[in-house]
Amino acid sequence: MEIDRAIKGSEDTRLKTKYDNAIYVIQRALALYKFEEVAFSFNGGKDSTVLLHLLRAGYYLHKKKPDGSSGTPKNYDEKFPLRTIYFESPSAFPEINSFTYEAAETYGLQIEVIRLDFKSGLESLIKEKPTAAIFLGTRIGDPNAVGQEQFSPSSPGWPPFMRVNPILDWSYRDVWAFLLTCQVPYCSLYDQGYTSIGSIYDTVPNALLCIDDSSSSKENFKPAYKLIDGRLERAGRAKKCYPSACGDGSVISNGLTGVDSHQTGTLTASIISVGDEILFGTVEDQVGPSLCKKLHSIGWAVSRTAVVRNDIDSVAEEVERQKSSADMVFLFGGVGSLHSDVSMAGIAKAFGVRTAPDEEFEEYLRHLTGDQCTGDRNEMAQLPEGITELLHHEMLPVPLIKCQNVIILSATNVDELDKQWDCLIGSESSSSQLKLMAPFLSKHLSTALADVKIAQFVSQLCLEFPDIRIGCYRKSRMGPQIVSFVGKDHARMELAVKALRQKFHPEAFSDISRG
Ligand SMILES: Cc1cc2nc3c(=O)[nH]c(=O)nc-3n(C[C@H](O)[C@H](O)[C@H](O)COP(=O)(O)O)c2cc1C
Ligand SMILES: Nc1ncnc2c1ncn2[C@@H]1O[C@H](COP(=O)(O)OP(=O)(O)OP(=O)(O)O)[C@@H](O)[C@H]1O
Ligand SMILES: [Mg+2]
Repeated sequence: MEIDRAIKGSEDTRLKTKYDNAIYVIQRALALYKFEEVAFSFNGGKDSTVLLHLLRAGYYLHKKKPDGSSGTPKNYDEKFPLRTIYFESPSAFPEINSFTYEAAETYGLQIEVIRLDFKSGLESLIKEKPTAAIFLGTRIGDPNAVGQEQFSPSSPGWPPFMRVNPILDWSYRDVWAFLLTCQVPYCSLYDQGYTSIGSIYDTVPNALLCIDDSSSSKENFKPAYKLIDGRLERAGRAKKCYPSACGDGSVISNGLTGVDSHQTGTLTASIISVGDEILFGTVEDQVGPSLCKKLHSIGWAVSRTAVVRNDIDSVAEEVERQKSSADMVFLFGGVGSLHSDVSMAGIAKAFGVRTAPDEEFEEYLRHLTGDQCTGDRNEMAQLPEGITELLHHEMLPVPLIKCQNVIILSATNVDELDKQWDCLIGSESSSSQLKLMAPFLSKHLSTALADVKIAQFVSQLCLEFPDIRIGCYRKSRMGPQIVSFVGKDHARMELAVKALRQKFHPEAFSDISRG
């Protein structure tokens, strides 16, 4: 069987391991379910093309097994009898459509074309023909892979079947290593810079593959297999950016959070520090307060800071609460390979996913520390599966980790934080994660007036100026009261200050903003 031969003859040990695991999953599924109740969901994309050939190899090897009743299929190359479903849509690229039909012809697939949306299509499919399991080319990193395993029952609300994902743990690199090693045909769009293909309305070639050629009037792109950073494979899929972190929910073409120094409005951040030592009072947290200042300086409002114990449930509980109420959550502490380093496990629990080894991150750690870990693997490379993005920057020896809207900082002191912060906001880097918002303005007025004298009026002022944060604090019990005004609109701030001053004696408040 040519696929099996090509992989066995290759020197790529990682690809061989991935191949063996995928074949194992396929054979398990073929042993578990009746052959006529299994289907392959094929759409001509690169992942499903990989799966097509793995299934051909898996089917061949399954039949070849000593205990297989029917022996090796004779006319194997012509016949691949697995039921194949294709959801055809008018918004599919014509190249994808024709490749799907050509592949069906070449490999003798019995294609069942469905012209309904996925859910309704699967409902009617299952009504017509019992279908217990469906093979999919879903991979970790696909938005819909979160929480999935190699065998995952369909989601609640979907018709019942087992989703079988033999290439769930394959990376972008693995997919291309397989297609190129086996020299199988793939859809021509991948040679024109497309790296992941959705509909004609939401997919463009990946800008990271654009060839810089000013002499040509037309943009040219390198083939998909030239993309170095596989996590950016969906950069050509025009997707809405994280709605709340963008503020305006605007559509951006590359899926990364853009940086715009003139954004108005406010985004909120919350900060979680993980450390028993801070709670014991043994160590003073300096990273948290410094981060507050930094966020404030780029116009972000910090809505909460919390210190939690080095304990999975404490981290999970806090992350779960903050991830939905803040635009971005920053977490530091509890990151490493010691027993107390539970932050990653806590974050995974908050998102309802498991942790799994991240090969790329492991590679970075290996460069940094060599092969010093005592166990089988470096525990630090166990990251929440399917939701993790590595934020690279040339100044960072190891990328920062981001799980959806939670950024994990490895800084343990202010100097390290300064460096990581610069990388996060550095506009020249693709890792720019934080929009620079219009800065906050502040005014501080000092008064010797007693609290009871000003209390009622300040409360009233807060109601009149909900857009200005009006606070009162003192540096000592006997010292003056300081009233602070923080906001983004200069005119509104001045109006609030004037309203306070007018209510009392002209000398009652002195401006100490610059003091
Ligand atoms: C055969 C099949 C089964 C699916 N089962 C589920 C499911 O159980 N739950 C779900 O939320 N989505 C399911 N989907 C939808 C996929 O999660 C996803 O939306 C689809 O593959 C499109 O991916 P894309 O947005 O990356 O193009 C299924 C899709 C297919 C083709
Ligand atoms: N229209 C469809 N018909 C049948 N199966 C589909 C369809 N769309 C998606 N699938 C299934 O979902 C899987 C994941 O889709 P996805 O778009 O992520 O991968 P792909 O199309 O194979 O590759 P690419 O990421 O390059 O687009 C596919 O491999 C296929 O099994
Ligand atoms: Mg696709």
